[in-house]
Amino acid sequence: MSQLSIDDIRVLCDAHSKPLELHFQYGTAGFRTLGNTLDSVLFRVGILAGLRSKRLDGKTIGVMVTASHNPEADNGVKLVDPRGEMLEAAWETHATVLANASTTDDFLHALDLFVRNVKIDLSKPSRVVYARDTRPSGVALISSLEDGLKAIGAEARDAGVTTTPILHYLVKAINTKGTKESYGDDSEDGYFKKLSDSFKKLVAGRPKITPLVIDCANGVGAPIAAKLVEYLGESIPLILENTSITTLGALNNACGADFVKTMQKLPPSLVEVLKPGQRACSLDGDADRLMYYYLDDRGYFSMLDGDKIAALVAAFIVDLVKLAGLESTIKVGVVQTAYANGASTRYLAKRLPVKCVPTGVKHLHHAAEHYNIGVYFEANGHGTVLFSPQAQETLANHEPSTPAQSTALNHLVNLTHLINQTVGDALSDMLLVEVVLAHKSYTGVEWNSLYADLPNRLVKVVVSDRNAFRTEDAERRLISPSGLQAKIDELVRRYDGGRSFVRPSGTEDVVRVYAEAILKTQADELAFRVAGLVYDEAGGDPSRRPKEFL
Ligand SMILES: CC(=O)N[C@H]1[C@@H](OP(=O)(O)O)O[C@H](CO)[C@@H](O)[C@@H]1O
Ligand SMILES: [Mg+2]
Repeated sequence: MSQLSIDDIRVLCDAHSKPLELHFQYGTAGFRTLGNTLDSVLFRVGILAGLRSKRLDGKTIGVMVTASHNPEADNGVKLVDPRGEMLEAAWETHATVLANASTTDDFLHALDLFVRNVKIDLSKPSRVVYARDTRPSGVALISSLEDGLKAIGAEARDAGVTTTPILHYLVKAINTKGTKESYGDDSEDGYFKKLSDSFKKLVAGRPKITPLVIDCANGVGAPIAAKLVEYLGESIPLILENTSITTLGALNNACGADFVKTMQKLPPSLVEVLKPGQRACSLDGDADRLMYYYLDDRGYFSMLDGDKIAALVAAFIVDLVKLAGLESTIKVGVVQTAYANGASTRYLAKRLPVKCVPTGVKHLHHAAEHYNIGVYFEANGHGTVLFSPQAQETLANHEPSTPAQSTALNHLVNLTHLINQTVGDALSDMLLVEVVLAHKSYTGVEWNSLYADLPNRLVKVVVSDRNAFRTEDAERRLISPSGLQAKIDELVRRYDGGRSFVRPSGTEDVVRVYAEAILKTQADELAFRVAGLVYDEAGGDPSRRPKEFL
């Protein structure tokens, strides 16, 4: 650690001591817990981000401070790799080790070991760009992060209060600046221009788009969507709701994408706003998830989740590829998880290859990279579309032989600009959905009727040790506790169209049970029977057995 002043790090580290009783883990969503416990973690993440940049020859690394759809009191932090992607898996472990060193001495020792093991050349430059969502705890956490960046001597750029997908965009734009792969201007303005210009081109000549209501979850999506509105001008009328970012306790409270997906109902704040026949969508607290819905003519609520978005978008792209005459060179595929509704998988599998991977965006993202165009969405509304470098080159160089081919080709090129390919982006995905609806002249009703969702139920089971539950086949089957999968299979066989699987959550201390069946009552019954099995098998206390478990 010779090039750095250990004494400087020591002094700053002392000022950000770790609470002894707490254990931190860099999980699926980075570090995430109560915001007021994360001071030491943020300081150390600052150092880690600086080191990651040095390890990658001074490429810019991103740091996002957010707890997404979680309650307002939570906060979190995750790192973004140079191409705008999530942190390399091996470094998640390094992050966990460094975050848990008990004292300043332990931390400095762990740091020294780490630098030597990973072979980091400390003389290399180090660049980091960071941002936060609107959570009140974010202000102090950013200042802890800045101390970490200062301690490691990183060149730091503050991207302010912005969405997670914009931070990912910035990282990629900064690292590709001045190259032929330039992703766009490295500013919010560059992002808005890129999205709005391609959107306007894609909807040019289409009938006027009807107003869309956006539930901003009282989070960072609100100010960012307000800026986007300015750039979009008259191309699409947007009505922003739940924009109270300074009202304490309002964030994600009875609103937002997670509320809509879990409650399967309209946020109460929209009851007076949404009119029968009108479309609306909800963002989550950092605007990387999107849920659509509408009220039909009789005022009944219908939800269009990530699976419905995948179906809409994938079918549209497949058609464009055919129309452009590129069917044999560009292969489109879809990636889902076991939580995808069975009806969506059936719909998609008739049209294109579909792969199922374990839960968590990084698994979906990596699998989607194996297609020329890979569409991925989690049922909860997080997803995007990836165009491989080869596909982008084909689109750029292909000579269309008819005007129709030329139009389709142009649309595909514009989609590569409209879609934030670094990560799921609620606002970019929203514009993508609006493009497809405009091209197909679909209302929510027609979109919803692409296929009918199978009734389903998700249940949490609290067990003493969720690590006792291990899975295979993209989490669709249990390998331990031994014998349990056979019992689940036996139950599932008794239900028409039945499907159920059990897996430990990666973000909560619970085991999740998912079930679907032809009828809602049957899906519920199957889920509660499997939950009962899981509870008993895990040695749950009979006197505390939830009464709905069968
Ligand atoms: C059933 C479900 O919605 N699971 C979510 C949830 O993961 P769990 O591992 O199931 O806790 O949080 C993840 C991170 O946000 C998200 O990727 C995933 O889809
Ligand atoms: Mg989110």
